[in-house]
Amino acid sequence: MEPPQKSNLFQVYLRLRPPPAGNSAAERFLSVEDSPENDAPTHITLNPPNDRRRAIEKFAFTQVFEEDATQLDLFQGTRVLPLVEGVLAPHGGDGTDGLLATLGVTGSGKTHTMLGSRSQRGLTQLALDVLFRSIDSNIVDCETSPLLEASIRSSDASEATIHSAPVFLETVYSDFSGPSRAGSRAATPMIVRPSILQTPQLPGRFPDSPHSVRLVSHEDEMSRITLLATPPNQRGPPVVSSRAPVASNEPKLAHSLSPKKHYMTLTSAAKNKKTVTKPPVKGDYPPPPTPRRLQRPSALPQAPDISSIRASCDPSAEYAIVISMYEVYNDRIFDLLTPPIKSSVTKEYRRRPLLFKSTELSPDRKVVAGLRKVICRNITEALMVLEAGLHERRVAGTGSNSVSSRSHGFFCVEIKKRRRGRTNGRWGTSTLSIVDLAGSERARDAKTQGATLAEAGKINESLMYLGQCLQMQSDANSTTKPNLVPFRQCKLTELLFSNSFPSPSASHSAYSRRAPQKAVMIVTADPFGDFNATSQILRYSALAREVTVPRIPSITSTILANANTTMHSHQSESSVGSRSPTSSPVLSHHKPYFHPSGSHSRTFSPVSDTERATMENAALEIARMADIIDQLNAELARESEARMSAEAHLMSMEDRIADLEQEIREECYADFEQRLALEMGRLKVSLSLEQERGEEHWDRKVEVLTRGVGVTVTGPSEDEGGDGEHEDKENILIENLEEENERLRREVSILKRELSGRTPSRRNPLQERGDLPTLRSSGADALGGLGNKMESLRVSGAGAGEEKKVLKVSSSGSPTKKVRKLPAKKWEGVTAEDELM
Ligand SMILES: Nc1ncnc2c1ncn2[C@@H]1O[C@H](COP(=O)(O)OP(=O)(O)OP(=O)(O)O)[C@@H](O)[C@H]1O
Repeated sequence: MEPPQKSNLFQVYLRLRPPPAGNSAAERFLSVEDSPENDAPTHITLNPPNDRRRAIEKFAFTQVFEEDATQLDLFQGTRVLPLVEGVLAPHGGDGTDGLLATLGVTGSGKTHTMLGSRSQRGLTQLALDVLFRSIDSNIVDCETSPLLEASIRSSDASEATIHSAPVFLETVYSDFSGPSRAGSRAATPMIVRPSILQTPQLPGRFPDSPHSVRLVSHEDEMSRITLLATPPNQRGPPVVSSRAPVASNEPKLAHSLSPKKHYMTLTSAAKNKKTVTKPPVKGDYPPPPTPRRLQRPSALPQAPDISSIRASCDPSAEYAIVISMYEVYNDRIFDLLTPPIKSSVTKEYRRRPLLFKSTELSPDRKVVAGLRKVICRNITEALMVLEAGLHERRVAGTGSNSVSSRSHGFFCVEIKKRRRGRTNGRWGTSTLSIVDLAGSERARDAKTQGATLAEAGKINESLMYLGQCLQMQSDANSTTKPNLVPFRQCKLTELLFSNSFPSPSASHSAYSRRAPQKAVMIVTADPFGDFNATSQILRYSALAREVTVPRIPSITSTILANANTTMHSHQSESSVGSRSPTSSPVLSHHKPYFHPSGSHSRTFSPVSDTERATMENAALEIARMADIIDQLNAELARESEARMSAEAHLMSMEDRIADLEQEIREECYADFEQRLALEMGRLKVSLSLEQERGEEHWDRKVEVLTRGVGVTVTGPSEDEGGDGEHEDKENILIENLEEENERLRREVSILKRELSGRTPSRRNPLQERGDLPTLRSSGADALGGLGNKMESLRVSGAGAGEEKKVLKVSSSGSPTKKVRKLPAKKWEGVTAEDELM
């Protein structure tokens, strides 16, 4: 099985990591095959642990690095140098973009390979080292000429904000002293970070809650590491954060230090490892850390030494190095060099996602628009920029890795190049991108939940799309079909592959002349780790794959062994022919099947030719079926993975829905409260108004009554006897009036009786009565006068406010009941008030 070269996409290398401490009990499922003639190994075999029925798979890579491979072996073996030379374009013209990426299961050593450990540099630092040393005499210094910086800015096509390193670093490091320290390198291969002792309670940080996800378990473990990483004589007093307590148990720390600690635990990125709650309701990611100034690392690792290695550069050119960093988190791009901004609404620190798009200056090619970029003059500046970006990158502790990358990290080194001495010349740009992909993981093993589980879902999803792209490319090597890599399915694959192919619309532009990027993929694997996750990654990343069927019944093996030669041709035809309709792209490099090498031989009595043929057919059929079963198993494994990532996605969606629901509930509640308060206010106002009106109304009534009965009412402020006196007077008055009324009635009835007893002619003597002044000679007049008299005497006992009904005797003598209102002047106010009531 020859490893085919994946055109345009990647050279694929495999690096095996040494077993983690304490994992000695695990069974090794991966073995490296010896290569002929002592060449570097290129093949590995996966033996499913504890399951002899599963197929044995064999994978081919450009090269396999075993557990004892050093960082230098990787640097040299993966051919990073040609990548650097590609971007420098030593023979003139524009450079070729380079991409160096790592892929692997979580905890398999991707970050270790890319960023190194506390004593060993990673490929990133080594690439930067060789790059800066190679252009040492050709690099421009923007500090000497502001025009240089301006020309670099104007040539940038990505709408970026470009700073010189001193300006940028001044804003990031509290103790940065700019040019005086630039270029200096500390001697000790350790990173000493006193500030790591801080456990800052950052503003905007979520408080611990019962639902919180413990991202990293031991805060003070980092302190232990720092303290031990620092020689005792260099250990200063711990830096006390104004906001947080200090890990104070320094003397107890030494014996509990885990010897295997990742470089990242010593970087400021590790300081982000805090207890973080579920993602905030208004976003699908947890808040980034609050911006704060970092402590400048006092020492950086120097090993391995590559001072003898140099890349060729173009002597007639001048170069500028511009660095940017971003991460792809939940399928969105976030700048790692732009500090998060505090939202005026939520009071949280957030980063704005950036777009991957075509711009005015880059119509044919998509670029990440709006990044902050830093012009670096030397490796120290570049490493400090890298450190600042790593500080912002999201990492978390999971069950699989105590410092697990939760995003795909992109570190981009743009090499700007133009002819020397041409101050107005155009800067050509080629980019070396170094990508530390987040690791695929199984929720069960990683013991992730909440936000971290949701992240895992997104990580697995993007890696699945990456796998599809790699697979398509792999298939393209073995078929004549057009090479359609579905790289636009997610941000990660778009960013990784959009430079791999010339853009169709760019056929006439300058970009069409650019060579497709050169790419190196380093797949990392733990031979003692998670078999299923590892085999899945290997399946889609390997350059070729071969599957051997599991051991078949010994009788068949014997027959196969006997009839090996004759069967071979049949077998190929039969198995290939029968498998083709069902075979998946993954199996495109399959051999039909392997003959089991370790089968037991048995002796059988001679059989007839027909029986032999039947047995052969049966054996072939069995082998074919076994092959199909194997395919189905592989398919099942893939589907299970896809289901798991879909489930993780679903869970993250459910989380979001729950958060949204909570948010909506809270909004409704707040709205309701507001309205209620408003209504209550209104009600109070109208009540007090009513009360006032009522009081006014009764005041007026009393006033009217007072006026009506001719009594002066004393105000409520007067002495308590005021009311009683008033009532007494009123009662006396009424009694008097009633008595008078009664008397008059009696008189009237006497007079009536008298009158009725007389003849009309004798009624005159009534005129003689002096107390009836209105009586005249005419009977009608007399009656009218009497009526008037009666009317004037009739007083209603019902009180002063009532209307008085008066009997009026008409001139015809028939009394008609009429309602008469008292003069308007007197009753106006009362009527109006009555209506109001
Ligand atoms: N080749 C190696 N030699 C020594 N230690 C290693 C090697 N590879 C990995 N490790 C150690 O294993 C641990 C996990 O490695 P690392 O963080 O690089 O994994 P990763 O693949 O980046 O994980 P994730 O995807 O979760 O970020 C670290 O402590 C690291 O130091």
